[in-house]
Amino acid sequence: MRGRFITFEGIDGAGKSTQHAWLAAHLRSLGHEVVATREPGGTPLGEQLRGLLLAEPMHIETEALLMFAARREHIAQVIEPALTRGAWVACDRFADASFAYQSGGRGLAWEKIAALRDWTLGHLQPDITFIFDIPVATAQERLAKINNQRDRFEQEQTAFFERVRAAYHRIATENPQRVTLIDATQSTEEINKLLEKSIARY
Ligand SMILES: Nc1ncnc2c1ncn2[C@@H]1O[C@H](COP(=O)(O)OP(=O)(O)OP(=O)(O)O)[C@@H](O)[C@H]1O
Ligand SMILES: Cc1cn([C@H]2C[C@H](O)[C@@H](COP(=O)(O)O)O2)c(=O)[nH]c1=O
Repeated sequence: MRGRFITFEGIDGAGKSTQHAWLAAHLRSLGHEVVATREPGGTPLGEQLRGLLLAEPMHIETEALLMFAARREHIAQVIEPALTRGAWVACDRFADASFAYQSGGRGLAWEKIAALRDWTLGHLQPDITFIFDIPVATAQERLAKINNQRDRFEQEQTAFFERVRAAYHRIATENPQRVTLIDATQSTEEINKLLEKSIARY
């Protein structure tokens, strides 16, 4: 049986990586093979592209194309083989992030991202997408408590993240069959329970 493809989305600092790690461990405890991966990244080439994308200033179309180049490699080397052998793939960000950040945040036409998605993904679609929704100020407060140096995206202004958040709302509205919008201001334990319930039907 083909595996299941779960993606985690939201603005920076929403708490999706925390839940991604928790759900991967939870699924393993149920006996599933789980491939926990991330974008941009997930392959040696993808991780190199991630280093560039998070640090180097570039034209917005270059940024979009590199996101999809990393994604194409990720699908070919990791995601498709895992799903074919029956593993669950838990991916910290996927194509929705390109709509939210490169279109919503940066202002690239939605249709251009849709064309890249159609070319790169073919029929591949996540089975379940969790969008972690949170006010920008709350996410910023969470990030401020972490001492890490901020990357090129995390350094963006509030208005950028408001546009990214609005784009995620659009994605949730347009894809009700696969997207669950989660109130990410809840405690980690409350969100754990929501995820557990959501994946039970799979
Ligand atoms: N539900 C929660 N309540 C309070 N704090 C949380 C919650 N979930 C995560 N955090 C904390 O918020 C910070 C950001 O969490 P996390 O790294 O999971 O976010 P993220 O959405 O993956 O961010 P990024 O996209 O920047 O990697 C961490 O310090 C984490 O411990
Ligand atoms: C996949 C993808 C990611 N981004 C941005 C969003 C984040 O700020 C960074 C790195 O992700 P992380 O969750 O902080 O590890 O990359 C993007 O702009 N477009 C994309 O398609």
